[in-house]
Amino acid sequence: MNQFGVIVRSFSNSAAVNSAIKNVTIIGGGLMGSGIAQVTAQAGQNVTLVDVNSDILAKSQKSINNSLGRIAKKIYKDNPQEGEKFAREASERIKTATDPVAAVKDTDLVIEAIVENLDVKHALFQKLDNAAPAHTIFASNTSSLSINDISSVVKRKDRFGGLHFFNPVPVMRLLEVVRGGETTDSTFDTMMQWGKSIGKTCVACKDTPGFIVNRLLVPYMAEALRLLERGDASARDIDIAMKLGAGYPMGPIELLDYVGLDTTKFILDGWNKNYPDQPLFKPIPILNKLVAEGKLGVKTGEGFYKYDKK
Ligand SMILES: CCCCCCCC(=O)CC(=O)SCCNC(=O)CCNC(=O)[C@H](O)C(C)(C)COP(=O)(O)OP(=O)(O)OC[C@H]1O[C@@H](n2cnc3c(N)ncnc32)[C@H](O)[C@@H]1OP(=O)(O)O
Ligand SMILES: NC(=O)C1=CN([C@@H]2O[C@H](COP(=O)(O)OP(=O)(O)OC[C@H]3O[C@@H](n4cnc5c(N)ncnc54)[C@H](O)[C@@H]3O)[C@@H](O)[C@H]2O)C=CC1
Repeated sequence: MNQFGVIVRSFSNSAAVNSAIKNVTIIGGGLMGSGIAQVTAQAGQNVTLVDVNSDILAKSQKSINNSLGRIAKKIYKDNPQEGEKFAREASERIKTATDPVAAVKDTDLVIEAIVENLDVKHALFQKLDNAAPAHTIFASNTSSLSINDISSVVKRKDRFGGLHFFNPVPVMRLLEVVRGGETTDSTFDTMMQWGKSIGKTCVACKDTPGFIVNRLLVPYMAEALRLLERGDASARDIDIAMKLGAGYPMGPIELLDYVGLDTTKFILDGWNKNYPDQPLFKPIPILNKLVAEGKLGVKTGEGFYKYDKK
């Protein structure tokens, strides 16, 4: 099925599922937070998108509006006026804010999509726990950290879980719904229902490192970097090989640039610290060098490849 089919189907599904969640606060307006805000607003829910300053939020809004435009063009290809209305209304449902504490005062669900660093996530959730209403569910979009470790600083461990999205969020259909050690059935069911309400196909997973997808994807991508580092094949040939030989839509090196090399490094460093005997997660000099140079992939215009600045 082409992407057109995927998008139409996920959008029409979302209209059919009612969710107890009406107001959603998303913390972090980067690659993932912007996409999560967009798909939530497309499903008719009110969104507050929080980041550290208004310049970043302006960039988030720009990327959301671009993406909404692409989707509207496809869903309403024979009715551009309806398409414009769809994009405008979804965009208007997203408010932005720089104070996370004020932003969670009247929200049903908080989704954290900030930097992949446990201390930074702890500092945020600690602040939010006292400020959010009692019924509010907290979720993290972490790629690699343990949900139990993240939730260890809050009192509402029963109302805490993982909602792990995939990049690009408006296109990728999967949502991993992660149950922490103390997540109640009611919280888990609400998270599952909510995922369906925004048109995603949900899979359930325990709080195991990397959940399902990244447990398999991270070792594969790390091995691709080692292949490159040893000089066994060029980046371009590794990518061509996996696209044409394994049917992947992107090769591993271009996918690393797409995910962000800083996020990749955070993931690998975290797992190396937790699993020091696992050779797969040892530091990868070629990756660390690019990150040190600020070459973080598509988002900065250069990573393993060069990109046109947006
Ligand atoms: C070592 C540690 C590392 C671990 C990292 C962990 C990270 C995580 O925690 C989990 C992750 O997210 S892993 C990443 C998962 N994502 C993927 O694997 C993406 C693979 N790439 C693709 O699917 C396509 O290349 C893709 C869909 C991206 C683009 O498709 P194409 O290559 O065919 O390019 P286009 O022709 O530009 O796009 C295809 C259709 O999609 C639409 N589209 C793309 N981006 C969009 C966006 N942001 N918003 C709205 N629409 C979008 C595009 O319009 C086009 O639509 P059609 O014209 O209908 O085909
Ligand atoms: N990049 C990817 O493909 C995926 C990433 N993730 C996870 O999503 C999370 C975010 O990743 P990306 O969106 O890629 O990162 P990003 O670097 O694009 O965006 C992170 C945003 O969070 C903001 N931020 C940092 N600290 C903050 C705070 N205390 N309060 C408010 N905002 C803050 C930053 O200013 C930035 O705009 C990470 O946990 C990552 O592991 C999950 C799935 C896929």
